[in-house]
Amino acid sequence: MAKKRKKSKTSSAGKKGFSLTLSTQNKIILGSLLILFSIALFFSFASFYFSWQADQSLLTEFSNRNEQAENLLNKFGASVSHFFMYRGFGLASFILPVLLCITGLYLFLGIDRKGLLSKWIWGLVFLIWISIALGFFALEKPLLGGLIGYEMNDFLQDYTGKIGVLLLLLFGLTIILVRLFRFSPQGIAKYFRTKARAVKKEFDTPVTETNLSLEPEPETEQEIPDPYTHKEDIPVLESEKSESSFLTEDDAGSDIKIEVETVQEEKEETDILAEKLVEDFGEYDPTLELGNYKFPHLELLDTHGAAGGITINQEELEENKNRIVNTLRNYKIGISQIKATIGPTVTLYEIVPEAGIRISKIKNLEDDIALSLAALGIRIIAPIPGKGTIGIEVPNKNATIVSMRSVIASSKFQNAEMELPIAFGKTISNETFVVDLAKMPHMLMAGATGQGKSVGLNAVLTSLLYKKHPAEVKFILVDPKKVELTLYNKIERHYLAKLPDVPDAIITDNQQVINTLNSLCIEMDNRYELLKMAMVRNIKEYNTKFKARKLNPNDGHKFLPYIVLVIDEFADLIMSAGKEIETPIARLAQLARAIGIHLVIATQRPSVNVITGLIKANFPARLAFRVTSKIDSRTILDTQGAEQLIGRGDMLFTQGNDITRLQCAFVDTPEVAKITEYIGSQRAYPEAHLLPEYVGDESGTSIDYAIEDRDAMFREAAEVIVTAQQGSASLIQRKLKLGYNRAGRIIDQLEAAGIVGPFEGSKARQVLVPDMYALEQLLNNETQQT
Ligand SMILES: Nc1ncnc2c1ncn2[C@@H]1O[C@H](COP(=O)(O)OP(=O)(O)OP(=O)(O)O)[C@@H](O)[C@H]1O
Repeated sequence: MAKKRKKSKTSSAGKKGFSLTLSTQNKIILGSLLILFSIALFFSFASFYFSWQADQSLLTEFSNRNEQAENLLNKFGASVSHFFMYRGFGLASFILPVLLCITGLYLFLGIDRKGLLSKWIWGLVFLIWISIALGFFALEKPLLGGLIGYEMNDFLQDYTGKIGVLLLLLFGLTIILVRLFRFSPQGIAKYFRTKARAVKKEFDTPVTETNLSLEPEPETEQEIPDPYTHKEDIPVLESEKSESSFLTEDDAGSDIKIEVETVQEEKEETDILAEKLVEDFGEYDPTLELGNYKFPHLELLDTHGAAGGITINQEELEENKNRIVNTLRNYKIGISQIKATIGPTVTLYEIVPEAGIRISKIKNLEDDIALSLAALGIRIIAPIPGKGTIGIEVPNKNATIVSMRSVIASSKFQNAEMELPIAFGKTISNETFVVDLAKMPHMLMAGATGQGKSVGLNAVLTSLLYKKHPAEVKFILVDPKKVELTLYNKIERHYLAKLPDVPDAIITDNQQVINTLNSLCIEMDNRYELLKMAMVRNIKEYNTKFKARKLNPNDGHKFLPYIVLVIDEFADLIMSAGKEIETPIARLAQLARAIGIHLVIATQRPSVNVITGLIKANFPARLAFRVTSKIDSRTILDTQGAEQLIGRGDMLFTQGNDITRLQCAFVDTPEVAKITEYIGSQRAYPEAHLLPEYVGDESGTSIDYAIEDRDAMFREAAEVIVTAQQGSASLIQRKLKLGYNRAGRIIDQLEAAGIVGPFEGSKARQVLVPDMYALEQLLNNETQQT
């Protein structure tokens, strides 16, 4: 608690320094500075009128302390006034101290700054108008219009002559009168009419005795109050009064301006408090604890020899075009048009077939075209959605590597206003492809071995490292191969999340994965609870509200970072732990989108028993590198095509409908090492982000089954197991005719007693007691000890 308090203190203190919204004290200080400065300017300008000729020679002697100017503010006044009045706008410069003074008053008195901008705009318009107008007299009196006024006037005169300038000024004046003072001919006419009527009325009113008489009015004229209603006592409401007079003035209605007062919504107590807190301390900044954190720079990434971009090989283009045209002609398919778009690894030839050609005919020729072009990885898209052409993708002879550096440096990524932007690589038309992981919201990645999955995962992680502060995103990395993601160990205390009391943040063990997934489910439930309390629908709204200090940390509210769970070799996990992994993953995938937990899962084997229907349904974003069969392609993308890719980062991405072919950005292990090194060497949080504790069924329970809590059939079951030397619950079920649950409980108790070993997935447990004699001894020892 003490720690927490300290933390919030430091954060608020630091916040003051960085905040763009001024605190009340700062407003008062700045306001008074502006007011005093405007007064100084005013006096300088005013005295400049009388002393400018005398002070002219001093302008170059500013640093000379012996020289004194006649200006009321001495050399400072003389210089500033010379700048604004002589070289600037002349007499109109007086508008500047007025504007500064108004701004100062706004700040000093804490007035809402809404109307200030328009005051400045109109002030500057006046300034220019007046200085141009006075520019006419600049030759005789240079101080009237100033140099700028004279120059502007002169410039306009060169093109329009004196009369033209006068007309332009008149036009400017009209704009000012109409826009600022809302002048209209009807308004002026009406003004004079009402004035005339008022004067006439004055003359027409007969002079009555009462309004001339000096005597007090007779009492009888007073209305006697109604003894029951006390009507006379009830004062007429101000608004009622004015309303009645408003209504009786029949024809003056249109020129009376109606002032609409917008009703401010009543603020809740918490809002007022939050506003006060924001005013005093500024918005909550989650990045403040690592305020000096520096994002990795581009130099850490390699260009991979692709700095020059794609080189077009004209010969290859021509050759491929001729082959496509000839092959199609052999099958009596005429082409009316052909166009090529060159990408980093493939070139797309878009063809428009002659009228009457069936599309399916071209699609069936995929293999023949591949044969004639002597190239692998030809993909035919017939037709290209939304274009009305047929696409033939042909791999380039010399593929260009798309470096991670080029996509990170692209303005598309740098300017991406996304929650979790990921720069995957480049499209076939060489455009950088950036997507938001938060919108996906989960992604499934598949590809045969060596086709670029690990590079793809690194691209995802690198993109986020280049864009997100450690306070904003946390990764949970699952790496059963134990080698792919080890490098990220260095950023454990910056970016990783883990279970408490677990030594390694990068998870390599199955049981650990199960525990982490279940812990994430608890985190998800906790976050939903927080969202419910804050009455918001998603993490973005929650964090915005938290930053605006509308959620009290004492109620358990905290800034919620995004959590990205990355699993490499998912098939391996599913094979060994099955439902135990599938169930929490499906639960997370179904529910976690709103609370900022996103899953990125990669697998080598996209078979249906790995990517089950339940998982697939919840992963709308799919990414396929080259796979070995059409069936695998269908499992991952719901369509074929991924088996035709050329490997080395060539991939297909879909987020529902369209499939996009991309070249994955390449980031090599040394680059990742450099980035993690760079981040890891900076000041970090005291420990990795901790997930809620989860006590697994298997790990916790096995130990403490008290002897008296044991099942009545415990001894018989132990004998069955030891005799058969097979530790399975189904054996106990069969032999002792027990239900599944009871048999399962007995097995747990046998494990606690040290008779069988721990759970080993689908295999039977190991029996730790060799024979009946040893069992007898073990059980006797137990009873003696108690
Ligand atoms: N985007 C890419 N651009 C260029 N080359 C790439 C790209 N992606 C991968 N490669 C090449 O392919 C090799 C294998 O890539 P990677 O290690 O990512 O494959 P993988 O699918 O993870 O394999 P495995 O499943 O065996 O781990 C890399 O070492 C690299 O040479």
